[in-house]
Amino acid sequence: MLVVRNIVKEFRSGEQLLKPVNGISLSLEQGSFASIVGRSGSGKSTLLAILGALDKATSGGVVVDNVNISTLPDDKLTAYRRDDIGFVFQQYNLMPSLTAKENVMLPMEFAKVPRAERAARAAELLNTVELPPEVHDRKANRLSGGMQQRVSIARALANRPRLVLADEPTGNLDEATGNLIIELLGGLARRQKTTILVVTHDRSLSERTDRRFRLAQGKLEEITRD
Ligand SMILES: Nc1ncnc2c1ncn2[C@@H]1O[C@H](COP(=O)(O)OP(=O)(O)OP(=O)(O)O)[C@@H](O)[C@H]1O
Repeated sequence: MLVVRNIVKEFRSGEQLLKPVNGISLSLEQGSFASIVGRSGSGKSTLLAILGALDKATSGGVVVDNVNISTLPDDKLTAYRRDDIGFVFQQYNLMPSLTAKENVMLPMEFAKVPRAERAARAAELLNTVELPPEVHDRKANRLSGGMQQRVSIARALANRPRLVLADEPTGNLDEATGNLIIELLGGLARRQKTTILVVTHDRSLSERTDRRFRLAQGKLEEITRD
């Protein structure tokens, strides 16, 4: 469902030409649970931004379900980001004064999901991510980090995307909570056939995913054994 063909991303920094992504190809089946591990500054966020159409590659193509997003006009790209991709961030990025349920309903409003459907769908998603029902109506800033990340995963799933991109989703969590979040993401990939790609600097986390890649010197290689 995701095919990345030889993408390159260049940044000019004074006299220097940086290429944090320098000829990367990747192919993931629908329902894959995959991770990209790399050191700080290796280009993980740059690559994820290109896959999520938040940034454009200097060259190369990204094809999602047979649509080449590298050549889509801006209005179609906005729709792609809204409808086909879910983002999960290290800092959760929830609206602090909205409740858990309201945070999950927000992307549905942008996608014009009928009002009557939103609350029921949000509650169902919060149940899927195992957020206890008694905190569904609690403000996001009064939830623990692990709970906030569950809400952010439910929000990422709000418009039933085919691809979820997660940037260091356990970076702010203790190990036990981080492991629960990774199990949750893996379960979503396997049961709901959502393709999930996690980027992380944490090797032990990447070992819990089904396909693992390493990003270094602008190149991606699949890790097939330890
Ligand atoms: N907009 C930009 N302009 C210039 N250089 C950039 C830009 N964005 C990223 N870079 C450079 O590209 C390289 C890769 O950055 P990137 O943020 O993708 O790495 P990362 O692996 O996600 O790092 P971290 O784990 O610290 O977030 C770095 O050298 C960074 O300084």
